[in-house]
Amino acid sequence: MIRLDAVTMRYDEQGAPALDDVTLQVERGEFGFVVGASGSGKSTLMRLVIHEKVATSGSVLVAGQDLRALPERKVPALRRGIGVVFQDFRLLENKTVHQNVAFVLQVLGKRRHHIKQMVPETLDLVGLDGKGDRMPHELSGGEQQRVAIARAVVKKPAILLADEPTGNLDPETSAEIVRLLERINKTGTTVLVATHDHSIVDRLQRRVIELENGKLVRDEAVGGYGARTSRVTTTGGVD
Ligand SMILES: Nc1ncnc2c1ncn2[C@@H]1O[C@H](COP(=O)(O)OP(=O)(O)OP(=O)(O)O)[C@@H](O)[C@H]1O
Repeated sequence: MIRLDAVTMRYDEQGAPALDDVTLQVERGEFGFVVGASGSGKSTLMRLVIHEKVATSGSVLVAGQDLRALPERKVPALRRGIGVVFQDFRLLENKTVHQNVAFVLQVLGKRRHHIKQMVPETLDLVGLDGKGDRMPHELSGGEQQRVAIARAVVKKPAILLADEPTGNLDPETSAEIVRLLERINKTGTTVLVATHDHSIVDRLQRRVIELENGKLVRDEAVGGYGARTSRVTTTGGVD
């Protein structure tokens, strides 16, 4: 689903690379954490996958498409297939919960009856049933993140990328958000979560991809936040 081959990314020619010769692949339907200290390259990895940045060298394949060779006209279709969630929610403050989620489908030109069906269904999925008429400021942080997740998944993307989705939330709310991401993963969506949050990574015991100064230093099929002594590299088939 996502494959990086010897990917190096430099924001400027002189500086150290933000990603340094990274090779990894994430299969369709997988759930993985991307961990590492601040500045280790987690967000850069996500930016390459949504084609917001282009790798300096190496190749990035998403859903079988080599992003180096992706024509500009195909970028919107690539992004339609990827939902993104950030730490700071990024909701439209002057729109209701329902309108925030509906807006995504309106921009994609979906028909009214489709929007009318999908928005309540998605709000239900994220646990916001009955809160469609609230404004973002009338919601807790956890609820606002649920709206952001609803907005990311309402278009039924094959991939969901979450960059520090629990960074602004207390531990209990963080655990609920991660449970929601797991539920979305169970519907078949490939989920990658960049995080500093040790407790969620330790509790879930899922795949852990660890970056250090842009280098891939650990890729374990099952693991906690802290590095093990043996660093296992998982490899699998290509999608
Ligand atoms: N737009 C940019 N221009 C120049 N350098 C950048 C830019 N964005 C990131 N970098 C650098 O690239 C490296 C990796 O940054 P990145 O944001 O990917 O790390 P991160 O692991 O996501 O960090 P954090 O956990 O703090 O979000 C850092 O050294 C950072 O300073």
